Amino acid sequence: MIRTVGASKNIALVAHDNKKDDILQWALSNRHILKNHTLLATGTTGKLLEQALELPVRKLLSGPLGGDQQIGSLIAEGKVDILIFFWDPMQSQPHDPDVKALLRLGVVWNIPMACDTATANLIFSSPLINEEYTVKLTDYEDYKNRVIK
Ligand SMILES: O=C(CO)COP(=O)(O)O
Repeated sequence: MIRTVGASKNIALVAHDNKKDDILQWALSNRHILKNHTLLATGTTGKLLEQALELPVRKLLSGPLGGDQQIGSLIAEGKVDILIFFWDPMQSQPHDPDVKALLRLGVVWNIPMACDTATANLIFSSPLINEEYTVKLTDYEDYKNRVIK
């Protein structure tokens, strides 16, 4: 299955508490790009980003209350084009299953996904960041034929 990703993209932003400063700093230095796109985020991350960037951010629930799951659901519906998820490798999270599920769905749906500033910078320096492109999604027809009877 091929999906066309528009020039203006839906970008999901998520950061654990110890990574919130990192995502704010990263977002501020990429504000000139972020302003061309539609932003969504888990609750607290979204509130902080909206204040710092002075750009509208669609705020979902806070991560531990289901925000990661909401973003995962939007990924499965084809409504997220890029995921910036600065998760914390040094602290366990009460909602770790949700964190894993979100990371898993990003891969299932072949979403460009950055878990650190280096990767986020590479994605944002792509010539495609403000261009339309197509992406091949997991071949669900094949999967359905093999697995779902
Ligand atoms: O916990 C999170 C991601 O797993 C982030 O949630 P908040 O943005 O609400 O802090």
